[in-house]
Amino acid sequence: MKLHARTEHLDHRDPIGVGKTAMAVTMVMMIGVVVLAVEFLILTRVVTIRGVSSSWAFQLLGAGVSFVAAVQYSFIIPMSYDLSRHAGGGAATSGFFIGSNGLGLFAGICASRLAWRMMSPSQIHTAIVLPVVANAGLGVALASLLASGAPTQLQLLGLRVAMGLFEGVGQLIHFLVRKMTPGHEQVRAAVMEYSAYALGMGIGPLLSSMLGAGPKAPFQPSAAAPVSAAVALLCVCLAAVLVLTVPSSPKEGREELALAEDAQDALNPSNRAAIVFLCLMTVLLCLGVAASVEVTTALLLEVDGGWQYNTIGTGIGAVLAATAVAGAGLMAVQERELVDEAVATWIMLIVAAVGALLLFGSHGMPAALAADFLMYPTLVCVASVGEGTAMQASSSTSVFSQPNIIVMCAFADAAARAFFTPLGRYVFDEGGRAGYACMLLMIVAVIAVADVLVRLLRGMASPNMDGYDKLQLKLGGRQENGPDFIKVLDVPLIEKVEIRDSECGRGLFATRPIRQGELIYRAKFHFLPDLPGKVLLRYGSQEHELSVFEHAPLHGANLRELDEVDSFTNHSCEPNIFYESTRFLNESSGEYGVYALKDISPGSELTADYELFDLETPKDLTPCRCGSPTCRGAVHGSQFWPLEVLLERLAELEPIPRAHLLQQHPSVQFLDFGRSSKVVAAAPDTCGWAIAAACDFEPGAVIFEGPSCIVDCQKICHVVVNLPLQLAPQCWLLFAKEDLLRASAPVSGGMDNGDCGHRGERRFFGFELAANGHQADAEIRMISPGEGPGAPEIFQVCSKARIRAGQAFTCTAPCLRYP
Ligand SMILES: C[S@@+](CC[C@H](N)C(=O)[O-])C[C@H]1O[C@@H](n2cnc3c(N)ncnc32)[C@H](O)[C@@H]1O
Repeated sequence: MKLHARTEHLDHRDPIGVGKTAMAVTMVMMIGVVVLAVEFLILTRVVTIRGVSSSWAFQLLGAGVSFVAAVQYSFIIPMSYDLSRHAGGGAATSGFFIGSNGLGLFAGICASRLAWRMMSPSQIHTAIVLPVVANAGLGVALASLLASGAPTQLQLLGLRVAMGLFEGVGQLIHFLVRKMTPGHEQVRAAVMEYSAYALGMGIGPLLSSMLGAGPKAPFQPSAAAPVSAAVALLCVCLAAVLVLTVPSSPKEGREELALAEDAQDALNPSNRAAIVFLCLMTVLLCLGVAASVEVTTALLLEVDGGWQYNTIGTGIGAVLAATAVAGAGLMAVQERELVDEAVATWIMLIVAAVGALLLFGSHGMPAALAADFLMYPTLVCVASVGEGTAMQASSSTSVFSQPNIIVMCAFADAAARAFFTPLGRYVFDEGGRAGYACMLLMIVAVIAVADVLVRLLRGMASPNMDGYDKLQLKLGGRQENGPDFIKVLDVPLIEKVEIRDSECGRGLFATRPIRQGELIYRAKFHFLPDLPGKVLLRYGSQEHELSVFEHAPLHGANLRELDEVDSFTNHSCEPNIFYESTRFLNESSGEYGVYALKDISPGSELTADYELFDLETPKDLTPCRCGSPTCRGAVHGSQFWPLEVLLERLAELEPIPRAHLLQQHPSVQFLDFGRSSKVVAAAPDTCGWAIAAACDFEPGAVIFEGPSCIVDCQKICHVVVNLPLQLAPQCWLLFAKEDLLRASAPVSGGMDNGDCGHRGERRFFGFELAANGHQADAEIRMISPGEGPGAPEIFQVCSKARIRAGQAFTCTAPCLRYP
């Protein structure tokens, strides 16, 4: 190893072959442009792909980013081998150069994880373009390195570390993608990402294999192995520090988190121990899989293919393309629920072990290729199922949160790259194929043990028992004769309803006729953290066990709402009740009214639309069994609505999930006008404007009094105004960008003619403002600055002329200062 000679030029000029450098530079530039274009398209279209749910769109984003990163990463691998070979160090040196990218990966992951903690959701949304730009920069750096024809070791090392760094920074995108993916789709999302990554890893070497060939270099042990081991150890230690010290939530979820943490303190301490244990097992699983992936790659690189990177390219390309096909197959099997995930994992592990066994006593390329074809795709699939399973079990207020799982898996990957790449080469050279096969079998065994432990801990081995019940039993935190309840609710009897069996388990049924709009009952709710647990509900002589994940809807980050008898209300796509007049009693509880949306006869089941209060509905709700003619078939939760559905249903949503979704969509603003019998929403084609008079008004009459809001027209694209009627359904108005100027005035002055040239902050009223010089029928006056900080300002609309019922009218805003 000649690391001391870092500034010397490599002894072989133009290592990729005379005349090939120009081609390489062109290819790098082309890949850079394609990568940039694809990533840009994915990023800009992510939430607006029509007909695709936003969770699918985010999953495609994650897979797309993995794909393009892998193309670039793997395009450079064979070149790095070739360049490092010319540095004269042989196999271990090249192993070190390849592994050194683990160091950059580590630094990049740290940066992503800290950014996730420090930045607000909107900043995170903006920041995910950085990896895209960084990827383009990487292409330019590689191109200039190749164009120079004589890269130094230092440059090569810098390039490898930079590649890892950019890959690590890209994890920010994966945090976001995983957060936007419902729990039951996490395994699918992971398989998709890993498969896309593998496909990218296949295409990169295939392209670079067109660039040249070189003679086989002998293996030389060197100082690289201890350095690599030290890097791997450092990665693992620092990963532990990062995961344990940085809290899980992004900046703006902190108040909710504080609430959730209070409640979490009340939980059984064994739950925490179990979570930490589960966490360690997942890391072991990831480390084992990453190690085997690195080691099997070494097989292809070493066996008979030698150092010729056109052979490396085609070999890796074919194996990784097979990996992508295996991933797609696994996804199809999952979507159809043909085989249980645990069974699928075991089948894949057995196939991988058979691949390793093929190497005993075999010689030549065919056996090596067959072994790699059996091992590599299956192990990558096992890794994706493992990561997805861990994601499903994640708990946002513990160290076992989604971002931490991604960090842990990425660190395991970084450590495996730095350590197992050179080690695999060393074992192969010293122990031959038999030694190498033993090493692979040992790794497969470690993965199998870790997988079993993870599944046992999650309780997935037994479908009859909730995962955490079993977990707590195993760890001695719970008695065999019943679960530890995190809460016991004593609920007063409600005359108008009863709990009994329904088509979907227990349900809530009317015991007497209920009229549309009638208040059926008032009930209490309780906030809980987003953690698993059981609740005991006592209702008259009945005792019911509730599960937090099944019965308490997810309202926001780390926030679930546990209701009392409403815990038994089933979902319908054509519901007959709705919830209103919510009041908070203290930080962790409140009460609300349950109202009839239509007439309900005795014996009918009371049903609500879960998507209006649940960000992520339970897994077993799809397919929906409500049986209504307009059944949507699948109910996933409002967090997965495409933007157009969100805009349409925003007004109907419960306040807490609505606030959460508005945070996720900073270009949408919501304004609640409160009840008014004097104005109506008019169809735009009937009267030209959205708000019209509900009755006749004489000059000087007050038509409307309500809140205004400040809209930053540069950031806001849609304002949704809620005009609730006395009885549901609610009525809402959507103001798109082009309407905003006509319904708002500059913050400091009076009218500005609705001039489209004026941008920035404006006071929004929702009523059409007359253009300068045009006669208006009404006038807007500011009444009060609103009660308390952050409260909306109140304005009045007074008629200046006679206005008839149904008429849309225009206003002036001569004085926007308070009297
Ligand atoms: C809040 S609980 C309702 C009470 C539940 N039926 C029980 O027996 O405890 C929600 C669960 O009820 C079931 N469920 C409710 N509505 C459903 C529907 N429309 N289709 C299928 N399952 C439904 C699902 O199992 C869901 O996870």
